[in-house]
Amino acid sequence: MTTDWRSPHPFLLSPTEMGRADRLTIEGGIAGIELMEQAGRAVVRAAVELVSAGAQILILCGPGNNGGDGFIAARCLAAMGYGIDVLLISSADRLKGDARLAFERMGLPAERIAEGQEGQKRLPMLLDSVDLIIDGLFGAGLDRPLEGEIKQIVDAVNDSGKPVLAIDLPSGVNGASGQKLGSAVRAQRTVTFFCEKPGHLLFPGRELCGAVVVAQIGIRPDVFGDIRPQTFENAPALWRHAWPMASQQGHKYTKGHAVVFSGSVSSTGAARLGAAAALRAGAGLVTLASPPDAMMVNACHLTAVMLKKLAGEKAVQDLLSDERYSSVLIGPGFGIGAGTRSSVEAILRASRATVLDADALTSFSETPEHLFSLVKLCDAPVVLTPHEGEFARIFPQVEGDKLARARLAARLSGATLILKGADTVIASPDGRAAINHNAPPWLATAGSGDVLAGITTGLLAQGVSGFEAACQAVWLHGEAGNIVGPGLIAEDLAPALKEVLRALVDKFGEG
Ligand SMILES: NC(=O)C1=CN([C@@H]2O[C@H](COP(=O)(O)OP(=O)(O)OC[C@H]3O[C@@H](n4cnc5c(N)ncnc54)[C@H](O)[C@@H]3O)[C@@H](O)[C@H]2O)[C@@H](O)CC1
Ligand SMILES: [K+]
Repeated sequence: MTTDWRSPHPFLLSPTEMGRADRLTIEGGIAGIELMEQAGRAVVRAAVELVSAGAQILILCGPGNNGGDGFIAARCLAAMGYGIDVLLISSADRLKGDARLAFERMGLPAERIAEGQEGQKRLPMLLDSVDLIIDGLFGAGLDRPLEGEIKQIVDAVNDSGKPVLAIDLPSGVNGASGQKLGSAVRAQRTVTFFCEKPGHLLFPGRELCGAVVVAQIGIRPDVFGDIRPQTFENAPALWRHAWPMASQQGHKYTKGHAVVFSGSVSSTGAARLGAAAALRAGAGLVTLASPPDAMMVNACHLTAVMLKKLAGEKAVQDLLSDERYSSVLIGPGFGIGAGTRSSVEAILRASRATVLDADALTSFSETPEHLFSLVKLCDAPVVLTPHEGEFARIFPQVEGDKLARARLAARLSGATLILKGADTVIASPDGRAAINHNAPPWLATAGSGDVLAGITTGLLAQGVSGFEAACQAVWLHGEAGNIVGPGLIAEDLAPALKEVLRALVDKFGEG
């Protein structure tokens, strides 16, 4: 999926919140069956794009409203001349509410409907002859793993190799977490309603959905005001208000001064990648603070980034006594151990906007609580940027799906968290969380994380707050990765930011 950064709102609703959106709409005077009619028609629009006229379509329907959408689609597609078979996993007698109404309205001849065990028997033959399968087994109401006969149906669908259009979510995918419960349908396309759910963006759900289409079915955006979603798609609509626009009268000193701590002579590259990225991200000045033994190697590689020698026990305190340093990055290539812990302590005690990455995180594997207490002492935003391995080391007690873990870790630590991966989650201690989805696979390469940490530091230097800076940085990093394309190495990213920033600033300028 590519980023649509013009998306008007960045909200993602959990299945529970989506249920609330439905209820608020129904209370507002739109009947549930009318929403279901609209949902069914949206499925029809997606289906006709996937098959040619008169194609054979098998519609799998579960016991709830997801199946109800399937019945509506069955009626409309049959009326359009498609060959329709409907397979209900349970008996039609057990249908309730709008799903029952939709079933009664369907009007298909009895021989085109198979229920329960009978459906199981007919499935292999039906799968053989279909051009498209529509999956209306379970959507938002999935509440347990797929097992037994239902699992067998789903596995047979996947094994058939036939294209699948999923209604709302591929059955078996949890809409809140993207996790697969037992087994899950692998869809080519998924039509969801009103807005996306976290499960569409988090892996493995993202992959199982195929292309996601969001259809409007009559739910008004006002419901967001009642629901107050705390989960977002990481897109410019989320953080545009916090973008550090350059002022005509500004100069380099009004754009902040970032400090990046370099490792010793044999591991300086990571910090330089971070420093270059901080500068590209708009920091007015960037200083690389280098141990004495690494001065020469750093000096040989720097031009616009400044260099400062850091020596002696109180070096960090002394450096940060200069209030002009507005943000700090420590960790890339810095080394693991007591020295790193005391540098981190000195930085956080100096209350400077700080990014703690790589070795700065691993150094606290044995004493994460100490790190969290230092973060809470710091009077400025702190951003932690762990990958899954680092996360497990400093949050060993935090379990669950990725979104829940990132949220809990942010709350525990008091820091904004960037939990990295193909579906990076950014979480704030105040409960907000964003899921990123613009990162190409070739971004997973040596040094890429150092660049991300550097971009975040550059934005913090300009006074952007923690959560917004983290979201902006992750998005910029992904876009830069897309511009560079396959074959990317970390050095390519900072130069590519120029193009990303140009497009973004032009767009923001247009309003
Ligand atoms: N008015 C509404 O609420 C609307 C709902 N819509 C559709 O309704 C769906 C949600 O409907 P529901 O809340 O009825 O939920 P679902 O239709 O997703 O499923 C709920 C049913 O499945 C059963 N179930 C859950 N997990 C199971 C498992 N692993 N094995 C066996 N049975 C399982 C539950 O016991 C329940 O009977 C949405 O995904 C969407 O497709 C749309 O029609 C739009 C309007
Ligand atoms: K489904």
